[in-house]
Amino acid sequence: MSLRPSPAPASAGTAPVVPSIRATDLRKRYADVTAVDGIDLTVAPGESFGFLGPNGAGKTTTIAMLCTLAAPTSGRVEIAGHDTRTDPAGARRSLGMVFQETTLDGDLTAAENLRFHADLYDVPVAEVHARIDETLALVGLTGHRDRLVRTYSGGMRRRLEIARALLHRPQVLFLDEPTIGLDPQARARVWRHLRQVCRSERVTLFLTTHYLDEADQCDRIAIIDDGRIVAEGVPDELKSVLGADRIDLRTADDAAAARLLRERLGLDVTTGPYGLSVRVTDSTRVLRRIFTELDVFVHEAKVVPPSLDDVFLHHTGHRIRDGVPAEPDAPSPGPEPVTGPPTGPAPAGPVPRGLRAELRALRMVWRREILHFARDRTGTAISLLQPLLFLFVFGAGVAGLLPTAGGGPAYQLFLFSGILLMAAQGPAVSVGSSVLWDRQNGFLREMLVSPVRRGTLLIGKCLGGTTAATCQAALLLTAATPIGVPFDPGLYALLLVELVLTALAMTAFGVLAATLIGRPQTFGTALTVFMAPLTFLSGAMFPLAAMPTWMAALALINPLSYAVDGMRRTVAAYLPGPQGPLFQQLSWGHWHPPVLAEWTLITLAALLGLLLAARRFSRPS
Ligand SMILES: Nc1ncnc2c1ncn2[C@@H]1O[C@H](COP(=O)(O)OP(=O)(O)OP(=O)(O)O)[C@@H](O)[C@H]1O
Repeated sequence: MSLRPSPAPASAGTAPVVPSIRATDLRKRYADVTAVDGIDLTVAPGESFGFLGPNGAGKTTTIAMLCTLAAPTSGRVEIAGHDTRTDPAGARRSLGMVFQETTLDGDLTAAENLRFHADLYDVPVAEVHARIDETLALVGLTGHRDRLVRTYSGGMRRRLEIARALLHRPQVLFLDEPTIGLDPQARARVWRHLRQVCRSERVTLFLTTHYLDEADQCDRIAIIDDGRIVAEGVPDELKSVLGADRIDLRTADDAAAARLLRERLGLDVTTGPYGLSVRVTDSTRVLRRIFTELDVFVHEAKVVPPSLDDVFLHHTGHRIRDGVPAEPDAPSPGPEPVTGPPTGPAPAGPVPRGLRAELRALRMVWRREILHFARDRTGTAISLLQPLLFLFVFGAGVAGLLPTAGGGPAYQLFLFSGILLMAAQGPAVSVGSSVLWDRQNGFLREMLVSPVRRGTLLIGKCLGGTTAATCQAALLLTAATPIGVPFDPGLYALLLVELVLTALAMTAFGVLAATLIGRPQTFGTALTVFMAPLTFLSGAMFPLAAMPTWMAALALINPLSYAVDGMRRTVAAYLPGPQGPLFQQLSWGHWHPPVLAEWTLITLAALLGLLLAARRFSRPS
């Protein structure tokens, strides 16, 4: 029984078949744990290969190395002939991945999740709609295409993830515990769809599982324990090597029955939770003797053919299910044999990506950030409230203390550029937290396992944050006229340029901070603690001239000071008449850097932040 007909071996004279997966002496060591300890395996094109082992055996770590998400400590992996170390993009283009935990974006619809995937993998634009429809139909989700994924059940998410992994027609589909956590009905549905997929798409399947019935249906399996492969082969052959059935008995007196089985039938008896067990090669004959020669009443006798669990026990001395959740005892949802040739076309080999494909992926990552921003209206309203309160409440209050500086209107005009900075700050730095939430929710892995350059992903996210931040600050421009900022398209255009540069610098900083902090729960607090002094030291709320010398010196090395100063000077240039002392320009001694120099400095700060963030982001785990 198998998921599909096994691939025909390469005949003499034909070109050698490139294995879909080849791993050589693969090892992964964490600080004090050897998770994978020298694995060798080869999986042929079109084969279904099960990787069976108990919790903690090293299955997920192996699959993470095979699909390029974790760097091996040593050893080599090739996916469809692409070495994952020297050609990770080639390997990524050839594989589809269904992770153990969900990696969908719950705030996007099913169709949007698939569209995102299509753009990451550069699926031909003309085919995207048809492929989305096809794959949704394949997994029975056509009627749910426009629902937000967070409203899906666990089983529906799994099916959607399988659809998504197949969308770009990979040569190899990796499934890490595809049915874990699902109830028997959902398991059955997932397998039904997986079978259908195998029938219509000619992909190599590599699945990890600790469900024996799932592994049993694969063309070949490897059994892994403690990071090592302890047995490998065709399931039936592995079982037949054991050469014996097990007879489980429940009797009226187990102790007496065990003694008689040993003395009269010469059998080796073990006791287990079920009762007594004996292993025999001729179960029919032995059963007859048990019922005729045993002077103990037998309530129940069960012949159990050797299972993969027995194979596991034989090779490791313990059972696979020791310490793992019980297998659902509903009718086996495992795959049934599929007969007949696959109906779909063979997946095409990967096409090298160019700049256009990277730009397409970048646009999609950018678009996702914008979608999140646009859908979070409450968040936008709340983060706009803070700068408005500063402008109209704090600004009005402090203005009363500064009669000599030109009174309330002058202070509010002074404060305005600082307020624009504050308005842009929220969405800009929150891209950092979005990176961390993507990691926590798993979506980051969907991006990282794709062939898109990591720098492209990061820039897409930063540009998304920059756009959201600029939009939010631009909303505040509408508050400019009542406080006396003249309505002039030239002024607004210049302010928008400055806002874009400032938002880009803050976004890059936010992402860099995220790669350093690592936990979304800590990120918000850490950033508030860091951003508050940077804002105070930027001249956003009081002029640099009013600061003590040490503070003014610090302000001069704060890039935000140049952003605020640039915007303030731009506003001042459009105000009638000379401005009061509040509008004194930032200076190095007697030198006032020109606005263009300030823009350049902010741009350099943004590029430096992006570069550092991209370097950290691209590090393999
Ligand atoms: N990032 C990590 N840091 C340290 N140890 C790790 C890390 N990831 C995995 N391990 C350890 O490596 C071993 C193998 O873990 P792995 O997740 O690969 O097992 P598994 O077979 O997939 O288990 P499960 O069936 O529970 O998913 C375990 O001992 C685990 O604790």
